[in-house]
Amino acid sequence: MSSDVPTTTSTITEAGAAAKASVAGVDAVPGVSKPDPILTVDHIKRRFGGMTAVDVNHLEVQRGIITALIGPNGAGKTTFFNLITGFDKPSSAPRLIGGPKAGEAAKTTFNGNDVGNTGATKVAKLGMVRTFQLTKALSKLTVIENMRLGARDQPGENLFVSVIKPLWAKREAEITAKAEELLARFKLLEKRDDMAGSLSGGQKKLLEMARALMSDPVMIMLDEPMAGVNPALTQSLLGHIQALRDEGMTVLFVEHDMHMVRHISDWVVVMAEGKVVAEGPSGTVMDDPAVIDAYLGAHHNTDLGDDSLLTDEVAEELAAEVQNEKLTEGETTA
Ligand SMILES: Nc1ncnc2c1ncn2[C@@H]1O[C@H](COP(=O)(O)OP(=O)(O)OP(=O)(O)O)[C@@H](O)[C@H]1O
Repeated sequence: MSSDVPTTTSTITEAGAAAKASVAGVDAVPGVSKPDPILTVDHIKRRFGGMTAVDVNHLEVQRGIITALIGPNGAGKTTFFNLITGFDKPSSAPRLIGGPKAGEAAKTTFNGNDVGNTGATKVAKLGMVRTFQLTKALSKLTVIENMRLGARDQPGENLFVSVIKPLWAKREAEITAKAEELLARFKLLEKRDDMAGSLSGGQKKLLEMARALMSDPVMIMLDEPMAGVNPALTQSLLGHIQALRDEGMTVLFVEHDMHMVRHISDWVVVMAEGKVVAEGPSGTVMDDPAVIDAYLGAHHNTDLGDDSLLTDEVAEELAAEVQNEKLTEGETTA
């Protein structure tokens, strides 16, 4: 597949500028109210044994923009994604009527719907779809078969439609046409009949994104879209994500690639130890000394996407740490 470098990453569209403007006056404070939130999360907690993986008091995601969710390894980002997309349930107990107050009840509202107790399939039907850190393309199915699985209202889902051939055939043709259109957009049409397992890591990420779009979501959640993607496809992926925002979709993504976060995010939310510790426009948040400390402290090999942060002093400290680690490793392996 040839690398495709769209221009959307370098030129901000009118829609992109409007999206950025929608959060321009919002304070960079954790849990701050947004002018038009599509997703609101309250008192969401998830414990694994004695460990609290997620403890978010309040978070709003603004409609129509690209929001990045960042934080060191183990900060709770994927668990938080699982909770809001219905793949996991919060540990926070609901408050019993007339009973003792068991802490504040967890509440997740998506596009006006309370989705706190909604399973993943229903959440997807309401318009919030996600991709996974490790791609879930079914390797023994072809690319087009994977795409068809992403469609809503498939003939097989409805017994009445599925037994009446003309109705079934029409819907089937519509699904295939839509799948082919999306495959063409993601430069995967020539792979239509190949097994998904034969695609490269980057192509699998593109397939997953294309499949998510089969159900016409209003919000797409991407878990580490850049992981395993080779540099030739990076620009293409960035362009596709910005294009989704420019078409009016809300994008929330988890990512460790800080250059990507800086490059395409309209807003950045930082998690550490399960909590939202900072949020704001990427420049403001990622240059915040507390955020840099959280990263450099817990995750000092992370590049925050701005080489100017690597002062001589920081570089020397890191070199000394690396040297110490090498010495310790040498001692333990000797
Ligand atoms: N199913 C589970 N059982 C036990 N502990 C879990 C489970 N899932 C996550 N955890 C723990 O919860 C914490 C948060 O994990 P999570 O994967 O959400 O972090 P993350 O920010 O997504 O990390 P990464 O950036 O490395 O993917 C970690 O300490 C992790 O070990």
